[in-house]
Amino acid sequence: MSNSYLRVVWVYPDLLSTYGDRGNLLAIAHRARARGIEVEPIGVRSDQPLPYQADLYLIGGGEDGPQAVAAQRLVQDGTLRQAADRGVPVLGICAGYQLLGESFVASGERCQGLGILDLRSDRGESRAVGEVAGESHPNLGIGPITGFENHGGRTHLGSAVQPLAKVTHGIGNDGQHEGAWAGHVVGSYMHGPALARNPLLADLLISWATGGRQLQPLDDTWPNRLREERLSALASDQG
Ligand SMILES: NC(=O)CC[C@H](N)C(=O)O
Repeated sequence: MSNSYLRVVWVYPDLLSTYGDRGNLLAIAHRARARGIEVEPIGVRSDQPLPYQADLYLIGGGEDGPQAVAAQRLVQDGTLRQAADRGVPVLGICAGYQLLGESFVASGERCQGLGILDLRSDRGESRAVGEVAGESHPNLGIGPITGFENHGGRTHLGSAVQPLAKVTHGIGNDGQHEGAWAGHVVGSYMHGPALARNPLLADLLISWATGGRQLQPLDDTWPNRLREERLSALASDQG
């Protein structure tokens, strides 16, 4: 890792990339380059080994079948677990979030996860589909979160992780909390894509990936308009 050059791995786009999750890679690249940080995006298909030398790993969502295959290959590959243990930042969305945990249920079977985050997922009684919003954990400094969710899983957090947010709209993990984080690893049910709708979360990952570099603020007029529009639509729904 150099402070002004980021190798960003987009994990298994052939299996895990739903609802515009690749936008997370674009948001990271855009926001890093705007700070003079060069970005090398590296898409790694599921039949290739994950590179060990990387500064950030991004994982998207997926349907149950591809999710189970992706988890099996990532467990066998071993690199992601080692990278997370070394403090390399990881963002997992939806299926990519569930597989960072100890285990999850896909197509009726309990599957082994990577055990990077202390959590387990099972199935809910109904599918969670629609907007999700919440008050993020105060230590993260990323403001209210906003996203779109579409999942059948429910996630139960252990004591070694913190929730990413307290849910104000939608379901997230269980109707109370959304997502989880520990160290430099973040998991969330937010599609949208998450980092376009939550630019301060993108900046947090860039800052972690560059060894704590201070990032100058960007002109976020357009992302903020999107956020305001999405969050106020929810407020008027509830009113
Ligand atoms: N959108 C997703 O990634 C879905 C994840 C998982 N297959 C579930 O339904 O819970």
